[in-house]
Amino acid sequence: MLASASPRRAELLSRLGLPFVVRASGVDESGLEHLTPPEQALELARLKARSVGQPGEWVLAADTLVALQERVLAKPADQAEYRHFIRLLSGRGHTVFTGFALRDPKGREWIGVEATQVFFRELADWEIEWYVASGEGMDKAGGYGVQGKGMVLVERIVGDFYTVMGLPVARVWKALVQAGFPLALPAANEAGSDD
Ligand SMILES: Cc1cn([C@H]2C[C@H](O)[C@@H](COP(=O)(O)OP(=O)(O)OP(=O)(O)O)O2)c(=O)[nH]c1=O
Repeated sequence: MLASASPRRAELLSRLGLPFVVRASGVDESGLEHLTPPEQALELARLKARSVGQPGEWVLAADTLVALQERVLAKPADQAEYRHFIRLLSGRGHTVFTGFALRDPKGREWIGVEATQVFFRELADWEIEWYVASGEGMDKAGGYGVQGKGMVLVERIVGDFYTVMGLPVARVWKALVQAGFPLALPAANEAGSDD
C-alpha cells in the first residue's frame, strides 16, 4: 500500500513494476517545527505510514521538504507564497530532504531520509512570473517540480534526483530487499527491456 496522494510517488513505483494500491494518509503535517528538517521529513513519513493499513499489509510512505538554511519550505499555501518561494530559491542552493517509512506485515519498520542539494539559476523576473503562471509548483514542496517545467530553473543537482521528485527510489528498493518484500524477477521476455 502506498500511503501517499502524490502522483509522483505512484509513478515512480509503477516504473519499477511494483504492484500497489494508493491510500492517502491525510496526516496533519504541522506541529513538527521543533525538529530539524531531516527529522521532520522522517517523522512525517513514519506518521503517514502508521496512519493507514492493517496488520498483515506492506505500507510505504514518504515526505519531501525543501530546506533553505534553517527555513523549511513545504507546499505553498497560495499563489503569493508560491511566487515568494521561487524568488527565495533563485540564485541559491537549498537541500531537499525526503524521508521514507516502510512497514512490513508484522509491523516492523524500515526508515531512512535522503538529502539532495539543488542549485537554482539566477532567475529573471519574467521567468519567475512564467513559472508561477504555470501553476506547476503549487502542490509541491518548495513550490517547484524538478521533473517538469521546473527543470529550467535548476542549474545543478548534487545527490539523488528521485529524492527531489519525492521518493529516494534506490534507498526504498534497498529497504524492500532487506525487509524481504517479494520482488519478482522480470519474466524472460521482459529481460533487456530498456524503457
Ligand atoms: C521539490 C519537489 C517536490 N515534489 C513533490 C513531491 C511530493 O509529492 C510533494 C511534497 O509533499 P509531501 O507532503 O511530501 O507529499 P504529498 O502531499 O504530495 O503526498 P502525501 O503527503 O499524501 O504523501 O512535492 C516534486 O514533485 N518535485 C520536486 O522537484
